[in-house]
Amino acid sequence: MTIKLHRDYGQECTRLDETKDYIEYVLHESEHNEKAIRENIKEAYANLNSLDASEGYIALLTNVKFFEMTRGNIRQLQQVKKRPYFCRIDVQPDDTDKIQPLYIGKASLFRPDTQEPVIVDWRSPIANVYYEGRIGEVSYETATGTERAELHLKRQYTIEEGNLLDYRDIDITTRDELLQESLGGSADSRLKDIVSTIQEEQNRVIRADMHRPMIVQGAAGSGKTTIALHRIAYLIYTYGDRFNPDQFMILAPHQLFLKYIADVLPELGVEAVRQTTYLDFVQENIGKKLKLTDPNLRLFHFLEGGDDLEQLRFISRFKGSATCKQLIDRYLDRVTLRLLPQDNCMLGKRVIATAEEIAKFLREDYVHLPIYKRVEKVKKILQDRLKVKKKQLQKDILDHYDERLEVALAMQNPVQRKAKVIKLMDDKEALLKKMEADAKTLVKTYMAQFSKLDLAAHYREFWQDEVLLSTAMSELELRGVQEHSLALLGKKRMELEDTAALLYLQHKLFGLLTEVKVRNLVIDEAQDYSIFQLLALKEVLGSEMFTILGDLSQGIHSYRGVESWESVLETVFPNGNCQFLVLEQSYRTTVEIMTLANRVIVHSKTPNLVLAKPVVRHGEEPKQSVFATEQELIAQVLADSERYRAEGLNSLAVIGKTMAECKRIKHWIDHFDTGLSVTVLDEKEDYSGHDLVIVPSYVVKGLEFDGVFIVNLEEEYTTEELDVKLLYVAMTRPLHRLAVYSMEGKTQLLDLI
Ligand SMILES: Nc1ncnc2c1ncn2[C@@H]1O[C@H](COP(=O)(O)OP(=O)(O)OP(=O)(O)O)[C@@H](O)[C@H]1O
Repeated sequence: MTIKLHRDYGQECTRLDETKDYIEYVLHESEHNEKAIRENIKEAYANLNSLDASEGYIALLTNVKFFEMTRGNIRQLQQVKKRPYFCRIDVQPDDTDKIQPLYIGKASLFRPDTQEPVIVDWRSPIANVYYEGRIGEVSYETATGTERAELHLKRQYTIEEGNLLDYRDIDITTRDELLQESLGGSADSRLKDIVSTIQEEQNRVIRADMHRPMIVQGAAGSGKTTIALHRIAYLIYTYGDRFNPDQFMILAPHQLFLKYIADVLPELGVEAVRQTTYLDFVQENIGKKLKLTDPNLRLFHFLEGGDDLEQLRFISRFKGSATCKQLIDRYLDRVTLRLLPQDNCMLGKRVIATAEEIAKFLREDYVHLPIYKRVEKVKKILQDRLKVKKKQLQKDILDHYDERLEVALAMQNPVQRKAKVIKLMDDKEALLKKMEADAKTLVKTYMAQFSKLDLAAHYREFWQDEVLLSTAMSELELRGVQEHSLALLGKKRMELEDTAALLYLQHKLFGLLTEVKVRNLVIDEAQDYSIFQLLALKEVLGSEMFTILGDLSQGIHSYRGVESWESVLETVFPNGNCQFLVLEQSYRTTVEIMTLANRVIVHSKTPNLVLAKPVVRHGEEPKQSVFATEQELIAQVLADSERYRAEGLNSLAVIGKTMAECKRIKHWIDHFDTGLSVTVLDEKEDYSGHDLVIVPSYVVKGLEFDGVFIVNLEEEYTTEELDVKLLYVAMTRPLHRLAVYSMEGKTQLLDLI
């Protein structure tokens, strides 16, 4: 039936028109207000000097705040005006007879006169009914408790450019239609929002309690990245009165990934949330650009094989372990011990502070501060005490000499009297001068014993501390890690594995260099984080409000990353407060592609892997072919990509195992002189605007494309654990088409699937 014949069609069209008109009206009013507020700000600036300072400042701040709010509202309404809502729910609260239709969208809009909701924000408590409720009895949580209601209708709309194209009434059984429509679409170089099709299990992650940490193990394509961003938008909406957007931060693997996700939060009306990489966060806070060895070198090393793999694995694992953190803690104790003074701080014979007192400041009273901040505190205390003591001492000297002068002045013999008085005056003068001079240098001289090393020197010292290290490891293991670390440090280099210790040491020794406001952290691709990285982040943020999302099946850096979520639960969140959720359903790719990818990941030795379950969306069978020449292989890639483009598949990627392989692929493609814009991506680039991108398998995680070619020219995926995961990651990137093209003899793992 065409929608135009539906009994409610006229009414729905009217509702949409009214909503659009009302948005236009509010926009007009807001723009008018914006102008007025702008004028107010100008005036407040002009009056800043003439008014009482605080009054003028408050007027300015208030107007700026209004201005920002109005701006924010205008931006949001501008964004939604062509699609003001995506669904309607008809609810009848338990205590009334009235059924209220509520239209849910990406903004909140009320008529101030009647308080009637025009658009209800998707993040509001009642909107939860759309995501989780079935027709009939429903309940939802609000700030004041549980509300109950009867749900009479759930209706989804397809609205484009302000026109109502379609709508359908849904419940659990028919819910998939909009989802299918959305998944059938084409990928571009940016992730998008999914507010209208959030699924129940995803909704639970988005709306989970903010105050408890949460770990989400989600299959490839289960929406981890997407829901991480939606969760931030939800939390800011729900807890906006207590938390500012700058108290939220998302950590992503690299710049390319950050560009890929950059649009989602603004699309959801959220600005000012920090989106960065772990490495950038560390560097910013230790105030140094680290000279790191390329983190992918170790990965290549594992790919290429060699005698020292076990040793390298051990080094990575050790540096990321809770044991390493414990040793650093013990080292920090030794640093504190070393600082404890032997001597009292004295001005003449007067005690400014005893050595015991200072030790107590350093080890107890200011133990909550970084070590060198404690030292600064001691300095300040000594300076303050000295000021008081100096005055007392001055007075004592004056009193002492005054007394003696009095006696001298009473002497009979004038010659002797004069000589005595002069001597006493000179002595007094000299003593006061000396006291003054001593006081001037006292604190500086005393503080000289608290010598300060910089961060790198401390880190080197840690690795040189054999007594400390030998308590934790066997002699042999100790030598390996120590030699490796000191050799690197000798070349003024470090590796990614060192950054957890550096961040932690910076925090404990000096304090972070920026004021970290972040209280709520979302970590994507968290399978690549070590326990020590997570512990260090928890410590420096002073918060446990973490949302940790990852997939162990994609743990290509498992030699340094998370081995199992249990270990994170036990070590990072040992108080048992952490929530753990599993997302099995995968939305990105077709049943055919996911089935093939699952046939790869079953060869992984990672325990307890959960296979991804694709949503039922069918597509072409993945193509697998073997070629005799590289030229033929690349010719096939180019022919297919032309066909895919003709079918409307816009984003296409060729995935090579390593950067060297990718360069070889590029070299061959250039031979064909296609006129296409083709580029090889590294972790820093943006890939919008290219016809074809070539990406190494270890860079491609997290990204997606309409069509993917996995190409094996000189390199192949073997049955080694790392190769299994790399191939799995590559295979789970396409939305619609997958082709795996290999040269003869380069199909070791592929032969098994
Ligand atoms: N509920 C949903 N409705 C529509 N699309 C969805 C939904 N959930 C996920 N998707 C889509 O599925 C794709 C995969 O999502 P996303 O990249 O967030 O998954 P992921 O779990 O982070 O994947 P990976 O671990 O493989 O990188 C995206 O295109 C996203 O828009």
